[in-house]
Amino acid sequence: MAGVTGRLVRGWCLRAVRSSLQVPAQLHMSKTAMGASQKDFESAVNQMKLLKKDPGNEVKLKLYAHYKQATEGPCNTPKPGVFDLINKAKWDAWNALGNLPKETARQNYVDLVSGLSSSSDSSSQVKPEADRKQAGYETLVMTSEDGITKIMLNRPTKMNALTTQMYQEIMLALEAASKDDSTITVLTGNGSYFSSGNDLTNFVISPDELEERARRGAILLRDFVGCFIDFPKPLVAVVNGPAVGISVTILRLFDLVYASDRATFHTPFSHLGQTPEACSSYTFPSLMGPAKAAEMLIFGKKLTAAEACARGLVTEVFPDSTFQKEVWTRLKAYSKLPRNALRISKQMIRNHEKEKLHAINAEESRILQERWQSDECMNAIMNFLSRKAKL
Ligand SMILES: CCCCCCCCCCC/C=C/C(=O)SCCNC(=O)CCNC(=O)[C@H](O)C(C)(C)COP(=O)(O)OP(=O)(O)OC[C@H]1O[C@@H](n2cnc3c(N)ncnc32)[C@H](O)[C@@H]1OP(=O)(O)O
Repeated sequence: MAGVTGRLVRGWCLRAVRSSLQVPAQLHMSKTAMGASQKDFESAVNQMKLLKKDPGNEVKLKLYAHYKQATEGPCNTPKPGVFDLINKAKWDAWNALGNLPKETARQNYVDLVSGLSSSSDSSSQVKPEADRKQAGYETLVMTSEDGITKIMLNRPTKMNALTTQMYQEIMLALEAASKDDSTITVLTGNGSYFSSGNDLTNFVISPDELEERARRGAILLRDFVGCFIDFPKPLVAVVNGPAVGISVTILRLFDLVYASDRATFHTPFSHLGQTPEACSSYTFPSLMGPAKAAEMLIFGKKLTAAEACARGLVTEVFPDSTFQKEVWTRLKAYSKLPRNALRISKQMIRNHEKEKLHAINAEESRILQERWQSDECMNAIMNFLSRKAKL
C-alpha cells in the first residue's frame, strides 16, 4: 500500500511540475507583444491574489522585484542585515534589476502572472515531448544524440548547487529520458563541479514557514530519489568535477560512474546538522562496509576519485585532460549495444532491491524532515550564509 501511495504521489508531483514549467515559455511569448498598460498591471496584481498554487520562492522573488521596480523604480532602501534572510533575499532581487525601466518591469510582471495563471489552468495537460524539450528546462541542458540522452546540470557559477526547481526539472528530464528512444541516459555537470549538492539557500525561509517547507522538502526529496530507484534504462554519471552531498549519495543508484581524477566525493551531513539521504544509509555500508561508510556519512571524510573507485562507488577514473573524450567514446560504443538487452539486464540487477530502497528512501526523507527543523541544521546553514556574506 505504501508503495502504491508513493507512486501516486510521484505521478501527481510530476504533473504539478510540468505545469509550473510552462512559465518561461509564456514569458518568452508575451515579451514580443506590446508593452503592458497600467490597467493590465493592476489586473495582474489582482490576479496574483487569486492564485491557488504557491509558485515557489524563486518566482515569488521575481514577482516582488518587478512589482517594486514597476511602482517605485530602482531599489531605494538600505540593504537589510545578513541575518534578516527574507528581507535580504527580497532586497537582492529588487536591487539586481538595477535601472530597468518601470515600463519593462511592469510588462515582465504581467508576463509572469499570465504565465502562472495559464499554467495553473492547464495543470492536467501533458505537453508534447518536443515542446517540453525546447521550452521546459531553465536549469538543465538536455540533449539527445547517438542513442544517448544527456542531462547536464547548468548552474556553473553556483557549482551546480541543486535548487528546488532543479530537483523538479531533473525529475521531468528523467521521465522524458525513460520514454525516449535513447539507449543510455547520462547525468553530468557544466563547468568545474559535478554538483555542490543541495543549494543551501533552499533553507532561506521565515520561521513560521519552516514546518510546512520541511514537509514539502521531504516529499520532494523522496520523489526525486524515487525517480532514480525506478529509472528503467542504464543510467550513467559522468562526474566531471567535485561532488558534494546528495550528488554523491545518489551515485550508488547509477549503473556506471565515470569520474575525472579532479573529482572529489564529500558528504558533510553532520557538519550541516543533517543525515544521509538517497538510500546511502543502506547502500554505502553494503557497498564499502560500515566502517568506511561511517567515515564518509557520519564524519564527512572527503574522498579522492581514486579512493571512491577503490570503495566501489566509482566505476573508473580518467585523467581530467582526456576525460570527456575517453568517456564519450566509450559511451557511444555502449549505446550501439542491443537496447532491450541492456534495459532488461539493468532491471534484473536492480529489481531485487527496489521495494527495500523505496522504504529506506521514505524513512531517510522523514528523518531529514525533522532534522531541517533542528537548531543544529539552522545554525549550520546560517554559518554557510554568513561566510558567503564575508562577515
Ligand atoms: C526547509 C527545507 C527545504 C529543503 C528542501 C531540500 C530538498 C532536498 C534536500 C536533499 C538533501 C541534500 C543534502 C546535501 O546535498 S548536503 C550538501 C550541501 N552542500 C554543501 O554543503 C556545499 C556548500 N558549498 C560549499 O561548501 C562551497 O561553495 C564549495 C566547496 C562547493 C565551493 O567552494 P568555492 O570556494 O570553490 O566556491 P564558492 O563557495 O565561492 O561558490 C561559488 C558560488 O556558488 C555558491 N554555492 C556553491 N555551492 C552552494 C550550495 N550548495 N548552496 C548554495 N550556494 C552554493 C556559493 O555560495 C557562491 O555563490 P556567490 O558567488 O553568490 O557567493
